[in-house]
Amino acid sequence: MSTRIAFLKGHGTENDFVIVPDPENAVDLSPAAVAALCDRRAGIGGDGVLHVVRSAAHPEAAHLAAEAEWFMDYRNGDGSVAEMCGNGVRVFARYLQHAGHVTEGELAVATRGGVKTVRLAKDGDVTVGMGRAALPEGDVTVSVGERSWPARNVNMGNPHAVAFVDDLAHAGDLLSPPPCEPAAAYPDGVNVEFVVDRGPGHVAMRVHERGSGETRSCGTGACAVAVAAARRDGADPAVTGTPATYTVDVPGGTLVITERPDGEIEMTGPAVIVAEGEIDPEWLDAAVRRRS
Ligand SMILES: N[C@@H](CCC[C@H](N)C(=O)O)C(=O)O
Repeated sequence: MSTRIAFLKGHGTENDFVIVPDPENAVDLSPAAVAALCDRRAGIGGDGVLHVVRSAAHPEAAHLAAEAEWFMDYRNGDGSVAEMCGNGVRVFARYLQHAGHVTEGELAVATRGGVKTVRLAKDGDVTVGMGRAALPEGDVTVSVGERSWPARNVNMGNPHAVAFVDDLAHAGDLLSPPPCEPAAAYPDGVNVEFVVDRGPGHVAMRVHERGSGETRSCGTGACAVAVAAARRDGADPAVTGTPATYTVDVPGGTLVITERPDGEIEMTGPAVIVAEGEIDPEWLDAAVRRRS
């Protein structure tokens, strides 16, 4: 009988993940295996997988091993690879704390989007240094049915289109990716955020995530929204010299985002481990075969 694979389940503002601790990178996490694990009816269920690997043991992160012991090998629920996951990196850090690999304080985590610094307390919310946003030039349009909106192209390591709308219901059922034009602006696909104002420095959003569909939250998306809102509100910290803070309500909770005058963005929000167990290798083999 093959070895059972450990897993945990966790979430950050209800963006939920199957966590697979695999320090030596020994588990074959094919796209079909990831999709099987994330299946909400036939698998464990999740928006994505947090594969926890020592940087030194992963070909994509070995060059970062001196800076960050651990690599967040993030996968979307459909099995595709993404550069970064803002809610995921908080949950990843919470798992390292839960497993006794780290204690409170600052922790560097390697991601495909670079090394991120996480501040962990004993419990409570987790803060992540998300780096700087890039704002590619050019007009982008997002549409849903007959409606369309101008959108801001924001890259947080991964691509986002942020559209300010009058009513979040106008995003519809979000069962399929909302078209973004021009397609050339997003050669690798895009995460789309729909945003309404709630008050000064306070917005609410829904998101359709590349590779996962509509989720209850997206951390990189909330950062992209805060950056787009600050530019729209004339509160660009690089211009005003003052940090801009936005409270971003998502269907699964609330994130607080601050952009500093040097462009560095910090995100604070919850990170929760809810369960742990073992994956039956025979079930996983069969599920992978069915998907291949
Ligand atoms: N939910 C994540 C983002 C996950 C990756 C995204 N779907 C992509 O493909 O870029 C977050 O919290 O940032």
